[in-house]
Amino acid sequence: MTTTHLTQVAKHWDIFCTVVDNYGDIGVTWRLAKQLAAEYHIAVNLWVDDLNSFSHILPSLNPVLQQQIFNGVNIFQWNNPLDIDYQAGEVIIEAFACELPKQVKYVIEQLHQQPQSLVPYWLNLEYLSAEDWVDGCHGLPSTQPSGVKKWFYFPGFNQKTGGLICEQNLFNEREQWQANPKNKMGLFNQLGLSGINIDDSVISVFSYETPALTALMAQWQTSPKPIHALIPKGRSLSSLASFFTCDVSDLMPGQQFIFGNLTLHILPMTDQTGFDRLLWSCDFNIVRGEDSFLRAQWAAKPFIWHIYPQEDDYHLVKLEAFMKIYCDNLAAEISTAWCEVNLAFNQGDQHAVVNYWSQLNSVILPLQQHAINWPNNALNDADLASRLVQFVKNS
Ligand SMILES: Cc1cn([C@H]2C[C@H](O)[C@@H](COP(=O)(O)OP(=O)(O)O[C@H]3O[C@@H](C)[C@H](O)[C@@H](O)[C@H]3O)O2)c(=O)[nH]c1=O
Repeated sequence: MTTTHLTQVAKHWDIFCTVVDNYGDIGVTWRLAKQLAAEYHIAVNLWVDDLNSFSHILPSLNPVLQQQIFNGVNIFQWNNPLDIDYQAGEVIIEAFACELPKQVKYVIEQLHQQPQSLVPYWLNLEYLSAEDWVDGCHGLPSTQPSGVKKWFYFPGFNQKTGGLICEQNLFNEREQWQANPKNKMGLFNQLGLSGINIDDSVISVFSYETPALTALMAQWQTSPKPIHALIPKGRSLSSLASFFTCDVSDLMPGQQFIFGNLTLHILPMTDQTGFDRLLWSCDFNIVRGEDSFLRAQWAAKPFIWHIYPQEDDYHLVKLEAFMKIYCDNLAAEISTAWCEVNLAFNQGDQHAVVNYWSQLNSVILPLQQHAINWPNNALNDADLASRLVQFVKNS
């Protein structure tokens, strides 16, 4: 990007996000927007088509406002057509191939046609995958019928990709948090969770529906050590209907249910900072999708990844690709137990998940050590936001 470019367009970046379902698309774009604003002092406009969903992970957001500012990010309700005149900035990020509004495309095309005028840098932020082909596709341009170039930005786990979202001070904050058990006990208290002793096993559960979860819960009841499963209202609980006498939709945060040595707590949803701290505070996390999957890795705790299901079981290919890199330097018995428990959970195989959970318990100490070592290996030389800023600068 040349100096002339900078003088001719507004300096802000726009990020457009449609909420397909769940919280992952908005979860990822919100993390990125916050980090660009906080660490790079970029004026970010985040356009979101469903503020109601967004408010689940940002409870102080007002879903009826057209515009509001949080964490230095300008959050806009994205209606089609846009409610306000669109002014292009330096960069436009369309998240996960969402279709940009017509007005935005029109402005880009107009700028492209004017001689001497500079066009915003247009990127499509893709989903995270550990598959090999990502290396070859990251950073490729696609020329649109208008002649404008759109660039593909692929997050990923090695230096040839766009990197992983991770705030600069995150690992320090997490280490400090985990160094003092009072932090986790204080958080549990703050979340309205009672009866958890400092040495009890605490497992957070944020998955999709799967019979594997039902089987694990049944197994945890017979654990020799007390286990607490912390579960927010939502899709995981739909798999656990048989555990309750009431409808799962009537469950309320703060309620707890005791089954043998397992206590099941209904968790309130919090903002992303609260969610991160929850993952840091548990002994084991069951996570899903894209963002909680990454945050479980940054928590430096063992986890199961319930990957977002795709057509023709393509998600299993993505799962295998990640398991391969995560287990690269692990001893065979740890790797087998961890991969098989993940596979069984994703395939809803009740027998296998229970069997491999037991095996996982017998290798939990080296697995914990691996979880501590992993974040720095995965991050490589730089996080996604810093690579993205560099990518734009070099273009
Ligand atoms: C439970 C909880 C979650 N969260 C946040 C963490 C994450 O940012 C977000 C959850 O996002 P994910 O973990 O990615 O899972 P998800 O299932 O909600 O999102 C999915 O959406 C699909 C449309 C995508 O294709 C998937 O790849 C995936 O991103 O919710 C909170 O902030 N507070 C909470 O209390």
